[in-house]
Amino acid sequence: MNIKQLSLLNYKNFDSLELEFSASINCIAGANGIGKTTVLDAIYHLSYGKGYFNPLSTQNIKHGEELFLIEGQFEKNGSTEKISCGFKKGAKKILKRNGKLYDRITEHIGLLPVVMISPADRDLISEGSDVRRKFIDGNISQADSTYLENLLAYQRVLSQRNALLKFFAANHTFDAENLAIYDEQLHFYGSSIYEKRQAFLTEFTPLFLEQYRIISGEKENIALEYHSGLHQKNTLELLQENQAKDRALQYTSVGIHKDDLRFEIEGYPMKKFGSQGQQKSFLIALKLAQFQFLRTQSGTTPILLLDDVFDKLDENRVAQLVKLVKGEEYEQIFITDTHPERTEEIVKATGEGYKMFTLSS
Ligand SMILES: Nc1ncnc2c1ncn2[C@@H]1O[C@H](COP(=O)(O)OP(=O)(O)OP(=O)(O)O)[C@@H](O)[C@H]1O
Repeated sequence: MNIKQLSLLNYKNFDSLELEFSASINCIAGANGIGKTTVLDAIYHLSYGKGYFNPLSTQNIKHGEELFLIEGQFEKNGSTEKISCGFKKGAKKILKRNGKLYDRITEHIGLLPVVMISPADRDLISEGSDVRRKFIDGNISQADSTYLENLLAYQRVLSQRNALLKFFAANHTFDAENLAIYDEQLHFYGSSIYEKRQAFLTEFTPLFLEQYRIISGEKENIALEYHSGLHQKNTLELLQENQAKDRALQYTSVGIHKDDLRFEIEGYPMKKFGSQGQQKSFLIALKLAQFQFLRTQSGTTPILLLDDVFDKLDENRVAQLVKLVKGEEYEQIFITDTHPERTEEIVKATGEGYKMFTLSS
């Protein structure tokens, strides 16, 4: 799959822009703040119906304007897909496929898969467990719409249970039977979510370890571990066991909403003990594994968006990365860099067709 054309109107810093891409490698160069990342973000937006960096649509409209419009022409399995995504302040976002409006943006997810690798991914290591759960959930939801529905249902019941715990505390009362209704529902949705997360990680982890091994040249030992209270007990048992604690805290302290992924290097937490280059290699391996996973799930080769990816990697790792992504598992790639000569040199060496874009103000 590839994107042939992109046009932007009032998207972030661009008032208008039209680009025609190579089906193989595209390098987008230019000074800081010129809009390189914005071009990748617009492609991501056409795939997911929202921006990668700022999911708030109003903030993606060029300052001082009322609306933005992104249009793209994709080629997938020999046919053309024209996607447009527009947003006007105060109105509903509009996403169209070949001129036909989607009722719900979620119906479009998975049709044109893309994977973004960006410096913003560092949040996966540095931020709280919610970011890592979102990563897992995003991957599973691409191919499983029931998963997303169960997740939303779980979150709904969870906030109802938390409201009830607050009500009990405020009114100095308690009703075990009432609470049990919510426990049963959390158990129902939670079990299914847990099983799917476990199945996903069983498939994903070896893909990830393999990508890391290639990028680092087997330099270091790393691990990715799925942590969940449900490894020991089911949701119902956990909720019952922690009932007194939850009543005191006035929120639900156990369940799949507390799951996490643990990242380790040589047995120690990546966040504290990984160097910047090791952390970057780790994140790239996570995303390339995501690429492999989506490729299998969707039966389509996703577009790979590499934003500022060479920074902080040593020459060997850059060489390994380029070797990886020029393999036959990859199709269309976008690379942004502030140094056009560096990128061109790296890309030229692959022997693949490529196109250079230099953005200027
Ligand atoms: N809604 C908006 N309206 C106008 N400009 C915006 C808006 N949102 C972001 N910008 C600006 O868009 C510009 C382009 O940002 P972008 O991240 O694409 O730059 P870049 O070329 O990738 O830079 P770098 O090399 O520093 O990563 C920035 O100057 C940013 O401040």
